[in-house]
Amino acid sequence: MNNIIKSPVVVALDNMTMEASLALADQLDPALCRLKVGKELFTRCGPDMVKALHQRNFDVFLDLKFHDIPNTTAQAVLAAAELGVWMVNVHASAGLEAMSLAKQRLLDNGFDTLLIAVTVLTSMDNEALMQTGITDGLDAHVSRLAQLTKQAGLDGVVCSAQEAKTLKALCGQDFKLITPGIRLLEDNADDQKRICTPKQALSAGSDYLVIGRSITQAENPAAKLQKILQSI
Ligand SMILES: O=c1ccn([C@@H]2O[C@H](COP(=O)(O)O)[C@@H](O)[C@H]2O)c(=O)[nH]1
Repeated sequence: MNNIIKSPVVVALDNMTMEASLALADQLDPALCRLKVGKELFTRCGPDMVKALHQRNFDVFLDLKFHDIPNTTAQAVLAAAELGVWMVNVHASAGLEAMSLAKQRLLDNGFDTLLIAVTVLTSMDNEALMQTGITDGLDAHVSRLAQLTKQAGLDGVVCSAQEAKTLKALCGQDFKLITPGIRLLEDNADDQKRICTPKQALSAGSDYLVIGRSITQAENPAAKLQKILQSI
């Protein structure tokens, strides 16, 4: 892991080939951001992508959102840790047993890789959640899944910054909140429903801001990152 003091920004490398992702990484400074490899890039390029980013001294969040039976979830998390990633995640809705076993599997094998769980995707609003059969409200469901994640011994959750204040009060200051759905006022929301600006997110208690298209699709991604850092 890169130990330089750095910003809370994690840049999501989506909608790009390996070559384009590495060209973008080469424009960014590992002291100013971490990088996120998600399902698209990992499915295209595999562990070589993670290795290439590590060679460039970036911390990598492997955002594969594992959601499976306990043994499969735990083994997948272990495989991610073996790649040397900084952080990896599962879906909290995989349940207490899957999350607890995954954390235990990391500890049993000597890994201090951060393990976090997705609560409710930031692309969902209350109506979308209700369509899945969860009818007692989005905020209640996010809080319930965050508490389950804490009970399982994980390091934190992925949530919207709109829920950050409540979750810090509920789960404690040390419980990490990783928040996608971050946009400057000038940016398009795209498919994100629960959004905040970087400044609002940090004020509410977010620990890490996951930012993709706002940076990666900017004419000058490094300048856009600087603008975001200046805004906070
Ligand atoms: O609830 C979630 C969980 C993960 N994501 C991921 O974050 C980035 C956001 O990208 P933007 O381009 O800034 O919208 C993306 O990789 C998602 O897979 C999320 O958005 N919400």
